[in-house]
Amino acid sequence: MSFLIFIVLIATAIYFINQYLFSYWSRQGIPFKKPVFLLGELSAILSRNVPSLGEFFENFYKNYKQSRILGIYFSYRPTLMVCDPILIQEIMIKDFGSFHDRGIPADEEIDPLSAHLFSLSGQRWRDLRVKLSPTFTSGKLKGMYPTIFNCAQTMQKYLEKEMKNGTDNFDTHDLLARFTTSIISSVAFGIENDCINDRENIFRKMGLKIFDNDYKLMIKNILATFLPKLTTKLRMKRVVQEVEDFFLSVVRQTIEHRDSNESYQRKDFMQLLIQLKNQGFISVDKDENDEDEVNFDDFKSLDTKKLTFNQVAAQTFLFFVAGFETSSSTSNLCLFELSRNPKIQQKVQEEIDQVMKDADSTDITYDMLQKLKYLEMCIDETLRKFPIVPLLVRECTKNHTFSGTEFTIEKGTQIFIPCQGLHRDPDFYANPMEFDPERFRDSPNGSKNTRGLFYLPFGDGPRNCIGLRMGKLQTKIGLATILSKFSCKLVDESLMHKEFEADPSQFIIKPKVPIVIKFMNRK
Ligand code: HEM
Repeated sequence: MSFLIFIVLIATAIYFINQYLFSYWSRQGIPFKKPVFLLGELSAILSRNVPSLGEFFENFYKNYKQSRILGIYFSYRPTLMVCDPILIQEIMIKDFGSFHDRGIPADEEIDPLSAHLFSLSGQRWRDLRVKLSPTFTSGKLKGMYPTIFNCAQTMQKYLEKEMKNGTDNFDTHDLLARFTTSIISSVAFGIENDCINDRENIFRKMGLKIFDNDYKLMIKNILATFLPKLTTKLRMKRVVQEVEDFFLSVVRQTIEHRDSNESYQRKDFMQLLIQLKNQGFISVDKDENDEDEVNFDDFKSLDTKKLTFNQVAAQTFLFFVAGFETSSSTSNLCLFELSRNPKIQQKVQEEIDQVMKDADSTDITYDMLQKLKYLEMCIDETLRKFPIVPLLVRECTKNHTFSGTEFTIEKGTQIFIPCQGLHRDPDFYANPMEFDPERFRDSPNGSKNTRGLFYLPFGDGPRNCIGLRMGKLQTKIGLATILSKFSCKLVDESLMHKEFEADPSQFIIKPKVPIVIKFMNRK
């Protein structure tokens, strides 16, 4: 009998604790979605009962956008979904000082490669961001262009060879991922890599391991995103040991090689990171006209603390991870839409032909790429329909009351911004599932609406994507190289009129089943 009373008491206590923890949003006076016992929204995600992460949050956006903000729970962790473009602007730009972090765990002791720009917080993030900003100016990218162009030439020759041998169907995601892996590994590690011809290349293998849809890795990523404090408490390692060993060893060998050859000069990320390790800042080359792009006043107040070896390795690892899959997915989905829309594809090709004719050049130079405005509009429209990173994350770093509202949120609150929902909202984009590059002809956000932020493929504000220019550059050169020589058609014609299914195990937008495209030689 006493055991039964004990059980009843425990059950009652659990019930009331659960009720209390799940009353957080009602106590804050913020509209909320009723949570599922114990797990909240995690129950759907962990049971893989969701189409894809992007669509999961897009559905939230559609159902709750009228309330402007929505309180949800991941287990007992309250998270605020912000759907209103004006409030999003407040978070990302206007009151950035209260939202500068992502709240993602970075513990160098457990994961030596985790202390990178994406996950660092506060002053450590700011100092590093200012130090790394000169890495991505157009002057620096121009310096890296010969390496990038070489990779494009290798891809072109590879395709010509394959076509001659009778292969004309390509899994373009894999092809373009091998292309961007070649670029990133060359410019980030200074190692000339040919992942295009060599499918077994170690960098490609590591890339596949990082984006593997292994269940264990997926759970770790889910926990780190939705319950970051738990991940830290459990001292959970997120980078697979084999990947960590590989990156630490490659970075060590590269640094040793360059340190022992002082005359060695290469215009790549690694060289810039080595400057940060040896002198604490990046030197501005006199011949580079970068001053208009980086605010060098920031450097006056900046400590010149040198980067440690692990910090160099972590940034290199991040450039690799953030750099290849995002750009190859963008290029792949752009090629997919161009294959579905032959007239738009033809217009892109005519533009490329014209620019090459005007320059009287068969090679696509850096300056010629800047003239491919219509191709750029197609890339912008691809990223509207398919924001490769469909959800942005911030953490509130100071108690904050949103302007013109009664809504106050506490320091430590996790914030989600559902880009995919915003990008497909008919209030901003008529017929949102239609691929229409013309939206971007005279509008940087593809819409007539100018209130607040709702076009966010690279995020926005001081914590936006630092590699934006690099991402666009490799996407553009890859597509221009292919489309100058070949026309593209979908092998599975049923995809002409239906949307592909996104892979539910990935945080980024990626088709569940590879898209196969038939290449045809242009006259
Ligand atoms: C088409 C390609 C790319 C897309 C769509 C993309 C998208 C994004 C997005 C959405 C974010 C988060 C921004 C925010 O929270 O406001 C981000 C952050 C970041 N991206 Fe990219 N990215 C691309 C290419 C690249 C490349 C090529 C690199 C580096 C080589 C890179 C490095 C980074 C880094 C380091 C951050 C973290 C910045 C910080 O926290 O200060 N990205 N990217």
